[in-house]
Amino acid sequence: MTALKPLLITSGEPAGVGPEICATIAAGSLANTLNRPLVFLGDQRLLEERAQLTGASPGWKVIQDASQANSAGNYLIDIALQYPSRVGKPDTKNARYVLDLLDLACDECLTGVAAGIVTAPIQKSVISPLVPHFQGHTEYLAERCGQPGEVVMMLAGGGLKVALATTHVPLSDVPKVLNQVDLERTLRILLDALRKYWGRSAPHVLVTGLNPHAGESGTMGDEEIRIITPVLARLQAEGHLVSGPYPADTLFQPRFLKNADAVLAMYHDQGLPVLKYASFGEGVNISLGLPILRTSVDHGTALDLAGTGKANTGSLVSAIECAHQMDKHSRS
Ligand SMILES: NC(=O)c1ccc[n+]([C@@H]2O[C@H](COP(=O)([O-])OP(=O)(O)OC[C@H]3O[C@@H](n4cnc5c(N)ncnc54)[C@H](O)[C@@H]3O)[C@@H](O)[C@H]2O)c1
Ligand SMILES: N[C@H](C(=O)O)[C@H](O)COP(=O)(O)O
Repeated sequence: MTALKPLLITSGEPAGVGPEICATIAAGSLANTLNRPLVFLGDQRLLEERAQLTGASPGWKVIQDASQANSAGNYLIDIALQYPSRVGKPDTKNARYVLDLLDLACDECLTGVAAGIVTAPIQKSVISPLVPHFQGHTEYLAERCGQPGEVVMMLAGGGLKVALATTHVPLSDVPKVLNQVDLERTLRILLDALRKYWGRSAPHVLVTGLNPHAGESGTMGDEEIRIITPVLARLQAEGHLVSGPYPADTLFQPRFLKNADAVLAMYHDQGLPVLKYASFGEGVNISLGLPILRTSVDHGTALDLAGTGKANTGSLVSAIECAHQMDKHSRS
């Protein structure tokens, strides 16, 4: 049987837990279980040193590019660090390295060589001196794919899917950036993705309000009236199962969630704490609406754990399994 196209796994911030969780997974049997090539991207010496610190013995074949990963197993594309990395001490001198991993992975997907990218965590502040206003993988990959702003961040875990109307913007800017055009596009991307990757023929999305008690009839903010309700009305008129705006504080109850496919929250810390409470360490961050498939871990660089061997690999395993299933589903 022909092997599935490879998934590319970027090892992320070299000072964080990314290199060691990648090496730990490459020491296991996940690639064979999925019957797919897993191609890790990073500095070979760094990854193998971190593996030693944590007691893992990655078994990978070093290749030059992803097209050489033509059967199930673990592979490594060796991309040299620019500067020696110390455990737990991110350095802006390695920002270019971190982006090189992402750029290569993105380009290999855009050219159709690879099926998708799975990203280990990066330290966003380290990239900012090189890329002013850098926000995160989600926004960076959207730019790289030539569609800045046209991407939706969704996290999945614990039986929940939570997507965001705004991503990495300061809280004080959320009401300024929220608008009908972007909200409608976000909902359409979310609905399409639920159909394409999760097979929901008529997906149901619950939408939060922005303000306490969804604005309390305009007495605690009017974004619900000016922005959210008109967008929902337009989509409902087309037959889409979108409802809201609901007060976010009481929406996350089993009796509401049991009939829903996803929740759309208005901002990062409105939706993600609930999701991470339900599944931290096993959740998956998924970028929707891009021409490439991309999943990621639900955690950050965990600098406090780097090099200790205590970092949990569960979320990276889930992210790889999720990308694998999404790729298979979208082709079936
Ligand atoms: N996908 C990503 O690239 C991604 C995701 C989230 C945060 N970040 C970035 O990571 C950096 C650090 O963020 P933070 O401190 O808010 O969050 P964090 O997830 O790195 O750490 C929060 C807490 O969770 C623990 N933790 C994290 N990962 C763990 C794992 N695999 N196993 C066990 N415990 C784990 C940490 O030790 C820490 O106590 C920031 O720069 C942030 O922007 C990146
Ligand atoms: N918002 C994500 C989370 O809380 O898990 C995280 O910061 C990663 O974002 P990117 O995938 O855009 O780097």
